[in-house]
Amino acid sequence: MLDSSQLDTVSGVSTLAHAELLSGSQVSVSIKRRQSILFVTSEIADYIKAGGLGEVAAALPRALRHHYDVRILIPGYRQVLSQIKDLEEIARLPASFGIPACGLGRGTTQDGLTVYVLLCPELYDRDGSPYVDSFGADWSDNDIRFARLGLAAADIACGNGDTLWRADLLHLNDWPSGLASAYLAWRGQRIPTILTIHNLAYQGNFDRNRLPCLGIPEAAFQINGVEFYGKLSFLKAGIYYSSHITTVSSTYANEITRPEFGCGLHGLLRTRAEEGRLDGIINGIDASWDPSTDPYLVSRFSAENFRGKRANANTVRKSFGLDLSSGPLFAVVSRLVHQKGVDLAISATETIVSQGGQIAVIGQGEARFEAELRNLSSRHPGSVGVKIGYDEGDARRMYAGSDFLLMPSRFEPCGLSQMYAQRFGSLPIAHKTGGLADTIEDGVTGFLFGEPSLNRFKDAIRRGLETFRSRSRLTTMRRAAMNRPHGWDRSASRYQEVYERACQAALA
Ligand SMILES: Nc1ncnc2c1ncn2[C@@H]1O[C@H](COP(=O)(O)OP(=O)(O)O[C@H]2O[C@H](CO)[C@@H](O)[C@H](O)[C@H]2O)[C@@H](O)[C@H]1O
Repeated sequence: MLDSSQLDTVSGVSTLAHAELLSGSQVSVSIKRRQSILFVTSEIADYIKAGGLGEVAAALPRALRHHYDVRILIPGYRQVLSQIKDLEEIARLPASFGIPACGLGRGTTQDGLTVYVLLCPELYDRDGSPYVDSFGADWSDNDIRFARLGLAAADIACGNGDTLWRADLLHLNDWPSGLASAYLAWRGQRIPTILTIHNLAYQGNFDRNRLPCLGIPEAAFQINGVEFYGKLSFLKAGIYYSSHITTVSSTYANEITRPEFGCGLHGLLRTRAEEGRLDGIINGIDASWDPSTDPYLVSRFSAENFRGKRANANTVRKSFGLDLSSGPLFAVVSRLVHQKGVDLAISATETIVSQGGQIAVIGQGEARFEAELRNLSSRHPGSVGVKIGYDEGDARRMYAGSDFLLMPSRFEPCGLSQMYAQRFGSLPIAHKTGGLADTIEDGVTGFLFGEPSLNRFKDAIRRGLETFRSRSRLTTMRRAAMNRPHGWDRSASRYQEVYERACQAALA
């Protein structure tokens, strides 16, 4: 006797078929399959990365793959098409309203994760980042580009993409995939959906006249739907229609239910929290962040013996045009945007340089910050070195060589840089907010300050400088920071719990 597919949500396993043979002695055979998760992302560090989401999208599915059949869905940007070697087109997804038809490709990452790729050259095959052109302006067709992603996610989840596969659960990330849960809801499909918010400040808001073109019912343009202060919001749609919301730290999960951090969405988020449908799960960092093995470093080291830090510091000094020095080296590795408090870091320069410190900065972003930083470096030759751009090797050597990382973010959903810095023995000096509050222990693994003002920030820098002058204290803090666990295991278990709850709720 064969049963149809039944969901055993407790073990992350679906019972595909249950066979019972009743002939004298009773034999029971279960053929089980792992639950299938479609992880939808607009960037993944394997191929293209604009920020922290790309790193999480590369790490989290890998942390979950032992428990689930996790597959990635990503737009077919130029950088994706050129790097997946075994990509084959397996289906055509039809046009819908103003959203063009596209091919669905399937390929694998180097370590064997299945990746679905949207083959739609008119939307994705261009120079620039996933979101902006080479001048930093949003792509004017971002609504269509990411509605295409959301619609494809809904189709694939229902088995209308890869005929051999469908998803038990959709895991969406940030506004670019937010519409997927709405498309499912409008079709009456009850597939559980998780939306992870990596940054509430990016919302994907568009003019309401785009509704027909995106296949959004007029009736959904209201407070209980996709409407957000007269605009259509992809992120609001994701929050409203998804079964469960997560964000990337407990403190941020709490902060975004308040007006100061809620970017206008705090009311809905507070409701979700009260319903038990909002969780904070801290990000991890992957195993490549290990100073004893990192191939980018000029000298490797560990918590037991970190003499190798000095060689990395000297390399950083040289490559950033800084004088040779035995004073403290401060690093900034950041997108240059208001969120990150770049202006505070610039204003604190005098305090650092006047005490014999040096600062190395790598970043790119808003033109005004890039210009101010260049200016700063020419005013402090030998003490402030700036590179405008993005370079993984430089970043890793900076974490390894610096004594302190400056991270005065105004808000920070999780933050990865402060975890990398700690792992590499550089003490973060950071605003006590979001994931920074959750991953840095003040006076033990770094320095936290309570409000994002220049005076409080300078106080924390002074505490850092005092610690630098006491070798034994510096050593104790460095060791504590380097030994702090920041791996993905615990976070992956939390995601499992959320998946299970969402699947159970969908069955209820
Ligand atoms: N110029 C440069 N050269 C080399 N490397 C650079 C660089 N500028 C930045 N990086 C790297 O980019 C990453 C930035 O990650 P963050 O998490 O700190 O920020 P982001 O704001 O992009 O992510 C958002 O999503 C992530 C993921 O959830 C959240 O942690 C975060 O709080 C949220 O704002 C770090 O790995 C950093 O080393």
